[in-house]
Amino acid sequence: MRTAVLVEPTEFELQDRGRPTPGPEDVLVAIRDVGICGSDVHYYEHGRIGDYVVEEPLVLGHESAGEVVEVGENVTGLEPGDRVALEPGVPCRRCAHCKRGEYHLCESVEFMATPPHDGAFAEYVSWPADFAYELPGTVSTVEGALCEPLSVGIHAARRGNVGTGDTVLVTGAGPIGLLAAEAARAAGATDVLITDIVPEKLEFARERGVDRAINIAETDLETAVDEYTDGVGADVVVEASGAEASIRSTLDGVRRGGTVVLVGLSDEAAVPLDVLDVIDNEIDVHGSFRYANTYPAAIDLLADDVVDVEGLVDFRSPLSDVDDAFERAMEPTVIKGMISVDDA
Ligand SMILES: NC(=O)C1=CN([C@@H]2O[C@H](COP(=O)(O)OP(=O)(O)OC[C@H]3O[C@@H](n4cnc5c(N)ncnc54)[C@H](O)[C@@H]3O)[C@@H](O)[C@H]2O)C=CC1
Ligand SMILES: CC(=O)[C@H](N)C(=O)O
Repeated sequence: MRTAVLVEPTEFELQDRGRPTPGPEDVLVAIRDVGICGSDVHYYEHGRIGDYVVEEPLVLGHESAGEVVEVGENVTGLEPGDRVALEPGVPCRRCAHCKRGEYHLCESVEFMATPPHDGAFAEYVSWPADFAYELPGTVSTVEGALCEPLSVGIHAARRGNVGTGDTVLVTGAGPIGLLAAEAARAAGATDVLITDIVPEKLEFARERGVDRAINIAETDLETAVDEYTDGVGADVVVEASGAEASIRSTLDGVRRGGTVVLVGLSDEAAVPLDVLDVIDNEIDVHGSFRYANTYPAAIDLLADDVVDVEGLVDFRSPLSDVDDAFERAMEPTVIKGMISVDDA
């Protein structure tokens, strides 16, 4: 099967690899669509993300969906011909975190396209059937693949306990910020504000329906949020840029007694936050890492047309053009590039 393998930073090789054989609990999936995530681009450019280092050739891509072509002998509920979204992180299912339902925190999770685990830029992937979610007829495999970043947004909204009537400020209008904003809206937020420093991103966010798009390169965050909220501040701030300045400024946007959800991964592990501000104003600061139990909700939001993920897609490239696709994905105004594996 054709497989795009990152052999060196900025160098993919199209290899012919053996088609995997599904184990008794697995499904063999003919991959149709795979999103290019910022983390894929980071591995492509730098060969590492923090402590995760690409030491052996690695197959990237963890936002994927396709068609079941074979099922293991113990699999029930899925059959050849079903279209599925693949949840990329498979936990041990036995540890305390798994038992509590927070399986994304499992220390033994094997996550696609995170060294040493291969991802989905390949014609076939064998995957545990309980992490393959059937897509209804109205949900495309492009949408199925983008259940992954949508899940990050849903989890962030859940971590912020976003509720009906809330005002939510999202910082950073990349795919994660946009989908966090839309997940917040779906959770009941009536006012959604977003920041960025790239005018095209802000214009796009406006077109997708945010109530206020703030260019933080030109406008003071606290003034803009105060103006919108009559000096109260946002109930929930979801930080989705990873920029240090933005992480620090979350406390300027949140109301007293509100919640800050940190999603964006800073290049620096230590970012100063004013803890006296956190204490005095009783701010809840929550980390948000990947997601658990979100795929069914993501699929429902797509099936009910509550969230439009296809509108985020700037281009779709065949697997054979993976190098070019990654170069395009690095352009600052691009939101989402996709690889169409079956178009190669
Ligand atoms: N915690 C988690 O589970 C996950 C975290 N991430 C992280 O979330 C962040 C967002 O991911 P993507 O949307 O894919 O990244 P992205 O790079 O496409 O988007 C980030 C956006 O933030 C904007 N930005 C930069 N500086 C800013 C500032 N000072 N204020 C406001 N906006 C600013 C950029 O212009 C860009 O539009 C990244 O740091 C990524 O690593 C991504 C997936 C999962
Ligand atoms: C942090 C990322 O961007 C990636 N999606 C991951 O979950 O590892």
